[in-house]
Order: sequence, then structure tokens, then C-alpha cells
Amino acid sequence: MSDKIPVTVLTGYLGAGKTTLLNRILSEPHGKKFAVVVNEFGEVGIDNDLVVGADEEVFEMNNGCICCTVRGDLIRIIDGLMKRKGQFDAIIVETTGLADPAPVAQTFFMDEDVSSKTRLDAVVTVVDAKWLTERLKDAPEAKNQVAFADVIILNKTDLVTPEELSAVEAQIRAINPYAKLHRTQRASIDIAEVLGRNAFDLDRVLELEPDFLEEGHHHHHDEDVKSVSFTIPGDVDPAKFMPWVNDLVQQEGANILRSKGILAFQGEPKRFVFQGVHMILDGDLTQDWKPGEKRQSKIVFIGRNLDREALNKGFLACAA
Ligand SMILES: Nc1nc2c(ncn2[C@@H]2O[C@H](COP(=O)(O)OP(=O)(O)OP(=O)(O)O)[C@@H](O)[C@H]2O)c(=O)[nH]1
Repeated sequence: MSDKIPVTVLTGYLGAGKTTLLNRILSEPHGKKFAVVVNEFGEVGIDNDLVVGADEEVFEMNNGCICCTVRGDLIRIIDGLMKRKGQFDAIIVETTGLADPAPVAQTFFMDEDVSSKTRLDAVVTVVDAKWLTERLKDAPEAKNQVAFADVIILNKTDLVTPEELSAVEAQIRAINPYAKLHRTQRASIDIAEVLGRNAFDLDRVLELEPDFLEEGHHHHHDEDVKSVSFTIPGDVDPAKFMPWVNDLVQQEGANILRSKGILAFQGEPKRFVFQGVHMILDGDLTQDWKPGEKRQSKIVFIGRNLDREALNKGFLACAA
């Protein structure tokens, strides 16, 4: 058992802070080498670009949700990784915010090849302290992610009052009294609390889902949640983009669960990374566009009742 490679499944609803936690893990001077598998919901790959870690190998799985259609891909990637055993110490799988962690965890027990070489170390769930209460009402995935967690990172404590925080924690405890829970800002936590936990508890999971080890475990997505993405093959004008996006999330923030983009601002040598969760926006200049790299601007919205045409028109109008 001890020579099996530990796998950490990192989950949590859209925008909770999974990538923030992943980047923190990868940036710390731990002397370990991780293989990272990132699965994203959306047509345009953005998440991969948001993960730091020059040394790490990042495998992207697009075009579907990890827990459904691309489970075959996950098995294939893990199999491929196993052929290079010794080159890394652990595997981290970041799921999409809409994934049900159960079938992902199941892969590590059901597939013979995978289960003989890897060991599910823990399901780590990042929770958005500000939005969990709302999501428990309308997103079954959010509840499953909490229920399946071995470790819960109750993140964004800066966005709520102490009373609200206690209320969210009580909601979490009602769903999952067993997981180790940590309160964080910007997912700031000692990585020993996240990795190498040896915490995945099959017995508890079987209590939760008696058919966990049986084939044909199906998960139905919230079909209302869709992703739309747009690319401008060049620069955008920040003086147009900023007011547009600010107005947009003020008006449509309830429907827009998540937004992100990597933009080439006119006259700016660095990329501008823009992120939103409902109406809360965040933006930063990050790395330079590389010499020879095509400057382009892409943006993704994930949410309910999104008006693709209006969004596209609005974004295209921001072109420089
Ligand atoms: N105020 C506040 N913002 C945070 C905190 N942690 C993360 N964020 C911001 O929340 C946004 C989403 O963070 P991510 O780490 O990308 O979230 P994610 O779970 O990976 O998102 P998806 O992969 O799209 O589901 C970013 O703008 C972060 O900067 C926090 O503790 N407080």
C-alpha cells in the first residue's frame, strides 16, 4: 500500500478557491513534485493558464465534466502517469466546480489498473463562505462536494461577518460532521493539512452511498448551468471593457455564477487576468505575453439563462 501514489481530489463549487489553493500548494517550497490534472467546464481553456508551477506537469481535460464523460480520460492520464512513476510524489486532481466528487473518487477504486497503483488520499473541498448558503438551495453538486469531503477549506472568510461564518459552518456540519474543517482567506493553509492526510474513508462513503463501488453510478448535472466563451483575436480596450463588465455583473450577477478571462489590453505588455464570482470581480496584470505569442483576449461565463448573443456582442464591442 505504501508505494501507491497518493491522489488528492480537489473539489468545490464554481469560484470557491480551488485554483487559489492549488497555486498555493504548488508555490510552496515543499521540495515535492506533483502531477496535476485540471478539468474545466467551458469551451475555451483558461484554467490551465491560471495554474502556476513551471515545474509541474499539468494535464488538461476539457470538453466535459470529469465525473461523467471524461472519466475514461482520467483513467488514461493516470495510467500514463504511472508509466513515469518515480518522477513525482503525488497526484492532484482539480475537478470542475460542477463535478460530483463521488464518481471521481470511485475511479480510484473501480478501475483495477488505477487502484493497484494509486491511493485516494483525501477529497478536499473548498467552500465559498459567501455563497454556500445560496448554492445549497439550488446546486445539488455543492451539497455532494461537502458531503464527500475529508477536508473542508471554508474559504473567503473576509467576505462574511463572524455570525454569517458560524451559520455557514453549522450548515456544513449538518451535512458533514466528520471532515476536518479549516477557515481560510485566499486558501491560506499549511499544506500538511491538505496533502498526505490518509483521510479518505471508504466506510463512511459507503454509508453515504451504498452503491459507491458498483458500476453505473450516474450523476445528473444541473442542466441549467451553461458555459459560453468568446475570443477576440487581438487586444481589447480597457476603457471599454471595464465599464462593460462591471455593469454586466451588477445587472446579471445573480445568473452569472462564474466569469474569467485572459485579456490583452492595448499597450500593455502583461496579460490581464480577470475573475468574477457573481458580482464580485477581481483583476490583475500577470505575466508578460511571451515573444512570438499571439496576443488574444478570451473570456468565459458560466451560469444560468445566459444570453449568448448579447454577451458576445458586448464583448466584441470592447475590441481595441
Ligand atoms: N475575497 C476573497 N476572494 C478570494 C478568496 N479566495 C479566492 N478568491 C478569489 O475568488 C476567485 C475565484 O478563485 P479561484 O481559486 O479561481 O476559484 P476556483 O474554485 O478555482 O474557480 P473555478 O475553477 O472556476 O470553479 C478569484 O478571483 C480569487 O482571487 C478569499 O479568501 N477571499
